[in-house]
Amino acid sequence: MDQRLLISGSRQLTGHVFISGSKNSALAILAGTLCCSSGSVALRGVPDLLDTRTMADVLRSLGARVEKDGGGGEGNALLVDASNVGSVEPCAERMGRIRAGFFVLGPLVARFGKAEVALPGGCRIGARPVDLYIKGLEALANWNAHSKLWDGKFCVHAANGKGLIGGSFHLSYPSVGATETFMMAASMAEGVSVLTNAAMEPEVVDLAHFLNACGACIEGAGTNTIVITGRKKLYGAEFTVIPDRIEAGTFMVAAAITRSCIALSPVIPLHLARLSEKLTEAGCQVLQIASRTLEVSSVPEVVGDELQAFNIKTLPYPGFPTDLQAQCMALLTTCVGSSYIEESVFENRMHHVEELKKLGAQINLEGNSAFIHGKKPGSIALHGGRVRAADLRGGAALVLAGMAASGVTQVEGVAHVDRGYERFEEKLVSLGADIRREGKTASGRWAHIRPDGHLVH
Ligand SMILES: CC(=O)N[C@H]1[C@@H](OP(=O)(O)OP(=O)(O)OC[C@H]2O[C@@H](n3ccc(=O)[nH]c3=O)[C@H](O)[C@@H]2O)O[C@H](CO)[C@@H](O)[C@@H]1O
Ligand SMILES: C=C(OP(=O)(O)O)C(=O)O
Repeated sequence: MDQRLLISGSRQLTGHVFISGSKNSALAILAGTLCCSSGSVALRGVPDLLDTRTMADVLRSLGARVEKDGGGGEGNALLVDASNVGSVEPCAERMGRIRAGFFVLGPLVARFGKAEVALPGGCRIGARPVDLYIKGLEALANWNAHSKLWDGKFCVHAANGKGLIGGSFHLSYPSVGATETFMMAASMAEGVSVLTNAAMEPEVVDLAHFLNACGACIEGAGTNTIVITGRKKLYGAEFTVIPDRIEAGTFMVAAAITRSCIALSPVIPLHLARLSEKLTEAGCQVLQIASRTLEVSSVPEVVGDELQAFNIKTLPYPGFPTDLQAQCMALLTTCVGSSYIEESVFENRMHHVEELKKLGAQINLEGNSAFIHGKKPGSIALHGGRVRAADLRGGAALVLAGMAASGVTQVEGVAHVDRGYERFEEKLVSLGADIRREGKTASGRWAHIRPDGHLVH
């Protein structure tokens, strides 16, 4: 059903928000459960999202058992038993909905010697090729590698349909997905593998911790060189996913853009260092008030009447995250002064620019650089309007912009936002935002949708 969010802007937020487990970590770890040929994985802190549900379906299509785990613990818990997986060809339709579906390739090839995996979906923010995933796997199947793209599927066969042999591979770009794929595959390859120029994102480290808990031997995750000593067999374990730094960052920007003060937990402050620096540069106060709690204040009485513009260049971790670029652009439209954002990770991640302009933002786009002309002191930068999300973070940015705008903003294409934020508007409403979800009925009318998902006619 087509859904939209109606946001009445200019409300201040207050209180505390619970940060869910990391989407990108959970997705990679769910793929990693395929490495476990015996025992079950009890995974805590899995955010309940369209993407994690789709990933669970991908695993089921291979023969894994994935159930909600009533065992308690933090957040949502899943029990995954991949010991009976027999198929090496996941459901192509589900694969086409998410990027992370392709992460199953590594574990399948390592465990079964072959896999036939449809090309992935995910946000349309660039060409997003998978060449580095494939080359990495080929380096592990070094004496008789065989991979080809056929009928929309990647078919990868290790030597004689058997397992992989350890090898070295240098990534020409520190791709997160290619690093995770190599790590999973090498965990079950014979001998030692070395990956250089590896991605250093916290989600890569979390996946390594998970695989090690399952019996793998991975050293160096979080640096640019990862050394993996292959093991014959990995087994189930208990694991808790790290907090979602991008969800946390989005709420930090929500506090900034609405000139509010909110607390967030659990978070790992180090994962949010670049954003904290930028918000501080703008004039906000970012305080660590407990080991896993941050407080962000942008209240005028505390930090002054106006926030100041700042510049951003997105980079692989520990640089500024591309997944917070759009949200920061929304914020910059409400700051005083001019700023620019250079998107260096994805070549087509500026769809939100045209939509922000519909709300009154003044932005000039030149290729992958956006020049933002901030507001005049004392004025309200944005006004309500009708906009459409084209991708996940761009959608979140439009919601944030709507919260800062005068009047009512309609954000359509909410399914993109639901892919990556657990109970997004419910959490914002609990902080004081005025947001209502509507769905299009069979007769074409918009009707209110309650948090339990029911339409109110
Ligand atoms: C599910 C998941 O974890 N998604 C995250 C992951 O995406 P994902 O793993 O897709 O991101 P990558 O790090 O692989 O992509 C970065 C750049 O490398 C390029 N590239 C990648 C692979 C490849 O084989 N060839 C190639 O050229 C991409 O086109 C892109 O320009 O990391 C991104 C960068 O932090 C985040 O924005 C995404 O939220
Ligand atoms: C780009 C993102 O996700 P995906 O890689 O799953 O498309 C994201 O989370 O911002």
